[in-house]
Amino acid sequence: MFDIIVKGGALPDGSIADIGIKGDRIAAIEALGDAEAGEVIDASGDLVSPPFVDPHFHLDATLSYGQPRINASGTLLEGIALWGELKQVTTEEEMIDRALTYCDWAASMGLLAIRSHVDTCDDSLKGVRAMLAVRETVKDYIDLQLVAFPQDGFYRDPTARANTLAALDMGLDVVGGIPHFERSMQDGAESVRELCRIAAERGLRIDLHCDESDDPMSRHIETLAQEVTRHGLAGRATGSHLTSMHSMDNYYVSKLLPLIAEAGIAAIPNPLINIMIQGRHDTFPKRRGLTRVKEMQAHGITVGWGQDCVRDPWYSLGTGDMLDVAFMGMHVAQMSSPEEMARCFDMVTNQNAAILGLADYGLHVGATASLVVLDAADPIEALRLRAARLAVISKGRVIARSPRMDAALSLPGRPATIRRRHAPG
Ligand SMILES: Nc1ccnc(=O)[nH]1
Repeated sequence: MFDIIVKGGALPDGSIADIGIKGDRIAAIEALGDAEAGEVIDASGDLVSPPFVDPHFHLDATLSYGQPRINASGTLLEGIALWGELKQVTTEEEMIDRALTYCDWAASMGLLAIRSHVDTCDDSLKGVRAMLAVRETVKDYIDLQLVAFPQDGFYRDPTARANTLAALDMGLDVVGGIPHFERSMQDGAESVRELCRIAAERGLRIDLHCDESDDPMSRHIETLAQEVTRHGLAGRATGSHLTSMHSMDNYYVSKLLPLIAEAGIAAIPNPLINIMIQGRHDTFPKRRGLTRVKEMQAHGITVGWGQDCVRDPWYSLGTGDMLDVAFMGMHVAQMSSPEEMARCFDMVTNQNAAILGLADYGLHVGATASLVVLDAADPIEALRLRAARLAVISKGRVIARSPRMDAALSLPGRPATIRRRHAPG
């Protein structure tokens, strides 16, 4: 007797299986025939995927768009200044409310694990308390991993260092930083060195905003690779954004990529925000600013797509749908072959889960019973349609359902309903 059976779905690898769930675990993946279950979800013809994972988000700032004003230049730096104003006046309760609303959106999209940066540059640390409260509130359906992130610079802001350490003491999970925003290249490099020391001493993961810049000389990723290697942080370190790599000299990159691979550093481009923010000082041709995704993957570097922002000082749009993120990423990175398109789906599921170090993730017996049923035949179709999440199961509970995306059509001589899915067969 199972609690839930998800029947007849196509897994991302194309195999067809029934998934039997007992409690919060996947208990069987096989043909289950007429086995009994408290609830049966018919997924025949539909894609059944492990849940979406977002490895880079700013939950403390989300859904604050327009407060206290909009980002007129569209640049990173104006966004940081604007957030600097907002964080003075917003309350802990408002931050919690906005973040919980976003988590509702995420849950409805099958986005069940999120790594969020939390700004530690505020002496009251109200944002840190707010996000710790949110982590606790959503823990039965979303795994939140929180990064202590000194947005105004670990050294540049006079109290950032003390506040970041205090935030880690309060229970944030990951060490963050922003070397390209320090006052000098030297300070940036020194911040990378100290932050890696802190991560190693505390046994924590590290995820730096690294080289989110169009300056080809912004090379903090090089220092990160050196320090991660020195401290043995392989598999626990991430460089987020890495946009300067778009503009770097090709010879230098030919040396850099093997160093990143050797260090075991993962990369997180954030395509929606990178394409919106980078290249703002260019005329034409205008740089795209997305880091070198396929090139890193060819070197064996783990790369995940991140969402970064939804309706905040840096980005006015966004839905919480990781399929939107992968869709933008595959266009900007020109990942158009069938293998590359399928890989983009893998990036927002398995690759991102690996970056977070999620235990018991995936569709296998013994894994956490979290999965998504999509109105699509396969991962590529899910991306093409940004398919509806017909059902979302988190830790053994059905937490969201959505209707199919069929439309009623009123045109003489044409079908009464249309589906944009592949014709069967
Ligand atoms: N893309 C970004 C969002 C928020 N803060 C940053 O430094 N970068």
